Amino acid sequence: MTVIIRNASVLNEQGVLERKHIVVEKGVITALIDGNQETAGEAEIIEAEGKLLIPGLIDMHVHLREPGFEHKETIETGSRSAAKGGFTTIACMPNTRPVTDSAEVVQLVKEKAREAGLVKVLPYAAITVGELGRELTDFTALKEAGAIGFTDDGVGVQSAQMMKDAMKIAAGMDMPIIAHCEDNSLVVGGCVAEGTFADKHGLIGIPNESEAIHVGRDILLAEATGVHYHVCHVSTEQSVRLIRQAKEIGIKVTAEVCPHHLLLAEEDIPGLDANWKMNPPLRSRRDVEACIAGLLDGTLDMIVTDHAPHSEEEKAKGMELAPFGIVGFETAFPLLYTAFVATGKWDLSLLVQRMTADPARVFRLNTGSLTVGAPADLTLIDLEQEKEVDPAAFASKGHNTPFGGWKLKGWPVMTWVDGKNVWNELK
Ligand SMILES: NC(=O)N[C@@H](CC(=O)O)C(=O)O
Ligand SMILES: [Zn+2]
Ligand SMILES: [Zn+2]
Repeated sequence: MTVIIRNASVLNEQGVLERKHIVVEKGVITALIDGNQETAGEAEIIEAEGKLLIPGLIDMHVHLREPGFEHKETIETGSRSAAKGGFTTIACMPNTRPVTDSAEVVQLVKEKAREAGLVKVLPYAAITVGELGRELTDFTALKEAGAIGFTDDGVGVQSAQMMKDAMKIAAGMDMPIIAHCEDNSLVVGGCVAEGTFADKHGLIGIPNESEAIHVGRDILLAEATGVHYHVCHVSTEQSVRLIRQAKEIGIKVTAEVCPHHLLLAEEDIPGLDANWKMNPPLRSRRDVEACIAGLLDGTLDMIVTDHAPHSEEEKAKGMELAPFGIVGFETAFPLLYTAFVATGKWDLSLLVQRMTADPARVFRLNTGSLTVGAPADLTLIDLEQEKEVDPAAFASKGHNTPFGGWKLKGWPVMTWVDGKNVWNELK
């Protein structure tokens, strides 16, 4: 069945909005017709009424919690939350139970994602068995099973030798290493960043160096091994500086940043509420500004949510005992649109590129563009509708967000994956 999305606003190559009718056949974009021309033939018509149509959002860092932590999220609920947030491709982290350190778990994740039938789910596999940092996993078997990269996200790989060995093998297989950068010897029980909030509440602060020291170490190891090295959730000025310098001299490093690290500083934390606790923690205003500058100049290649659902009981344990992490799918685009695009600070095309074409380029994905022949992974966004964030209404099982009650514009209203409608608010 042919689907025609009529009268959509589409960004052209110059980043200017144009009125188009988008024709989708057998899951693929087959034509982009000028809005003043008529469309012909039998088709299901979706009237976009001038709403923004972009390539489906891509999120290369998410936690779906299955297997093992289904009370926090499942692959199905996480996929639905992603679709609702306008995401069509997501890459899930291996810190499940069991850890995704065997071909069986990679296959299980793929199978569950297929059953859910919503978004494209790309599994990462662990670097070390059980993410324990003691021995490397079987990279060949994991790649064959469908893993798209290796990471111990949730913890840093503490041994430089272990990381170097992992990079050597990954480089030989043309696979990326994705790193959660955190030196445990510099963390010692901190739950928020060093700064005014930690001082005020007598909490141990996490220093910036705990992240940046791994970034610096790994950049040197990436230079030595030639691997594609990707830095997770960059949050410090020092990390941005190191990545910028490494890129300048041609080291194969890429990086991601989360909406919360672009929007919030530690001094914004209103009180001892664990919905403001995540890893890496909210840092200083100076770090926020450095992350924004890094995203604008391309030092940071892409935006990811680090969607990290936890149950209400777990988050109720308070700032020191609750687990790190916040949900992200259903607020990411409207948050960034409202804060940076609606205010005139960023071009809309930059925000869209960092959430679509850039992750697709870095991870060589066949999606992320609105061109004839591309898969019809599409998101329709209502830029005018203004609405408060209501965590109780999330499709995710996790309601752990610091953004509850924020008034935002730019809400995704329809999502298609390979031409199949997987979310529709307009019905
Ligand atoms: N980001 C977080 O605060 N938490 C993540 C782990 C991680 O991304 O390191 C989680 O799994 O909950
Ligand atoms: Zn992490
Ligand atoms: Zn993570």
